[in-house]
Amino acid sequence: MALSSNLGYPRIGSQRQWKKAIEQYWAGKLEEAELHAQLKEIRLSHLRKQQAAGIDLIPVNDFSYYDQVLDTSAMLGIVPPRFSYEGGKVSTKLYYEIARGSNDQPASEMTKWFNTNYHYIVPEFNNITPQLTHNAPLAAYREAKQELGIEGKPVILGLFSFVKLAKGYAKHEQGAWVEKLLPLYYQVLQELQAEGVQWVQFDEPALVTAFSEQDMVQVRRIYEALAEAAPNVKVILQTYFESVERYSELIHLPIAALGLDGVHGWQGNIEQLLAHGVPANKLVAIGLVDGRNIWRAELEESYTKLEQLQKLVTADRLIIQPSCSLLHVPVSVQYEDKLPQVIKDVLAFADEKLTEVVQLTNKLNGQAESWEQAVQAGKQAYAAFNALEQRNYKDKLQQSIDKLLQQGLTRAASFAERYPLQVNKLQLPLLPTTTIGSFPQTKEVRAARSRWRKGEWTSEQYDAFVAEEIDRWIAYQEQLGLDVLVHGEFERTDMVEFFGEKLGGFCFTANGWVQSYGSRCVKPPVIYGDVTYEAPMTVKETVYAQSRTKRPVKGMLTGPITIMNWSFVRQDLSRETIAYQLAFALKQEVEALEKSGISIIQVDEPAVREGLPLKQDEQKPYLDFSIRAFRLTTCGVQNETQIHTHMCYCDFSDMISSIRDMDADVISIETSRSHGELIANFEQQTYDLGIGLGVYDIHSPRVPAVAEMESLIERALRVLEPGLFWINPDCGLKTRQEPETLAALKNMIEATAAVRQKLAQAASK
Ligand SMILES: CN1c2c(nc(N)[nH]c2=O)NC[C@@H]1CNc1ccc(C(=O)N[C@@H](CCC(=O)N[C@@H](CCC(=O)N[C@@H](CCC(=O)O)C(=O)O)C(=O)O)C(=O)O)cc1
Ligand SMILES: N[C@@H](CCS)C(=O)O
Ligand SMILES: [Zn+2]
Repeated sequence: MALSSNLGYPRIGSQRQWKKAIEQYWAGKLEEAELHAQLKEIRLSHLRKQQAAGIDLIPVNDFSYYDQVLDTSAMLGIVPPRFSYEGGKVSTKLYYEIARGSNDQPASEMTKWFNTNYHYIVPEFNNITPQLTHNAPLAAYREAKQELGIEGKPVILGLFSFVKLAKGYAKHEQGAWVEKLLPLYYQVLQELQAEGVQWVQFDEPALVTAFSEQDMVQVRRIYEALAEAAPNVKVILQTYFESVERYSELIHLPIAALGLDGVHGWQGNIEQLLAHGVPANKLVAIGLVDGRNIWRAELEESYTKLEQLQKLVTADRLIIQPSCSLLHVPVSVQYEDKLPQVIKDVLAFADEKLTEVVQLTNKLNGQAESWEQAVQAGKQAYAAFNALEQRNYKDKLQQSIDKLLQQGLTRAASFAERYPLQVNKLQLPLLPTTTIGSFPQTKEVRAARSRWRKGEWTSEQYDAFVAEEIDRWIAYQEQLGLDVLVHGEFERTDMVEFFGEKLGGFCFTANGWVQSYGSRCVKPPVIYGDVTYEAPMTVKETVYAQSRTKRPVKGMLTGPITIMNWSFVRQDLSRETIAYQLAFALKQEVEALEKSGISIIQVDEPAVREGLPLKQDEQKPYLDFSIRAFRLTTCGVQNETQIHTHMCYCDFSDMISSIRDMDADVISIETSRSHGELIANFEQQTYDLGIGLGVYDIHSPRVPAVAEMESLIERALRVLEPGLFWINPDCGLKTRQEPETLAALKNMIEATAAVRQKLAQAASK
């Protein structure tokens, strides 16, 4: 019999109970014991749901208090030495300090989990002697068994991927780190075997990215040692997000099953399976239900894949599962009561995806009673959905887009010619100071929006509230002495959701939350149809803010690639086509802002790097169309209009030249959480456009000292041209509280003044 399995369940809870409990604990409103009790209840309810859905292999240890990579570091005693820690189990307080910073110590770096909008906490290996602090998978297994009688499948971040994701060691030390940590993994697995655990899932997503012969030696070493540690445990070596590299070698490791993504990378995986076969003693765990998108599975299509696989592996050697952890999709469609039925009928979130996994498994096992009905229902749903008018504007839109693409997408003048014109028009000083766009989305701001949405406030009341917030923050910015101001984004729920709500072709879930980092969640909009520009989206608030000050106010838009990458997108058009549709709509907004007298327009593209395909041969085409989409959005403005962009929380070192090709007059990039590592890249490659490297981490409540920022600025000015350098925080300030925001900005301005003075002194010598 084939088995059904799940790789991980969303931890946030159907009503974001998880987020709320954790944030209450942080705010000192929930005792630690109560936090543990509430999170345990959430965890158990998720196990019950998966049991009720009929999943055979239910994951345990996929739950987390913040992030699964941080959990692994905590289990292995990898605590940065700047925090006080004397060994043993990492306390809840310390765990959160590593993630969020303490009063006097910066947090660990946070970066994107492969090509997703989920952020993990980067393990820091410098000066660490690892130790097994507790066996977390064992505790999770025991809990599921004792409380619910569930024979869970512990999920463990594989040692190879864990080391690859960490920092604080030289490349040649990678093998030594594998050796240092292997005994701890060995012990974890031995203890699981002693407990009678049958299946263990080792997540090794790094195996879908290119890895060397030397890496393969380490992978072999790890899985041979683990097989020796626990010969009775059936190890699933799990990959996802793309087709696996070196299938022919991995399949011969001493593992029970190889887990492959059967959606993203199906082609690459099936080609390797066909070319190399599957040894008779191995199982294939195949991810046929898309864990990265929210569309209902087309069951017959997925089943065709199973038929192909059955030519290589008998059904009893197949495990059917989602393509990756369901962490990346919302919990359940059942809470969506506002969506048009025709759209709701083609959606599947985590719970519905589990049903699809079970339907496919049952069909394979010859238990097909409800199969035909499910297939027919799906076909009818898609037929109605495809007939929607908004899904059928694409040809007309493409004609307009093609015309623009053929025009070449270049600004009227080169950067060297237009930048002095802009500086002159805007009267900018040396090292202009600015922020990234958002100011604190306080409880009051959220509550105001909630009242308006519920109809308790009229639109006039809500608009007046937003205007007051803009007034207050324009005044603060003037008092602080910032050079380029922003309106603060108070009217926006989220930088992507807000635009989606105003463009045609999008629809919105009421409760489709997905974890982005820590307790922060996003509600990705759904691009279900062709994207159309309906009316100005940001002009009212931007023009209002500009009317309150003589200093320039930057217009603030989210770029086409970021809107696309942070939305759930339709599957019948290429991402390139969707990106151009978005760019074409945003171009109209850029022009509306410019016509209204706004002289600086920022088009944020923080998600460009995150969306970079994991396979090298797909990267250039992606970057090419991303650059074209950005230029399509921005290239039509006057020479005097300054275009900014912003990027954050990714490693941009490998795409500096693509960033250059976007031809934005100024880019602000997050740098400080990685302690200035990006700066070093500019020693190797020049950047000759305007640039601001973030001078302080905005994800921590900690207020950085003037001297700290001064030294970051000076470090940057050793490699970047002062005449092109801007001063700004790492990212938007929406997640911060007001007092710390004002205090940090005050210090940033003081640091800038000090550096300006030193530059002036140096120039006068
Ligand atoms: C900049 N980043 C972003 C990413 N992705 C995005 N889609 N958006 C981003 O800004 N990725 C990379 C980075 C870092 N990631 C994030 C992700 C999420 C947040 C964040 O602050 N999230 C908020 C939720 C934001 C939101 O939509 N808020 C709604 C209110 C929703 C709500 O909770 N309502 C309450 C009622 C309100 C009340 O009465 O008080 C409820 O329903 O119970 C809004 O503003 O209207 C979060 O809190 O998780 C930041 C960076
Ligand atoms: N303008 C946005 C960018 C975040 S990446 C903000 O300031 O929040
Ligand atoms: Zn940002």
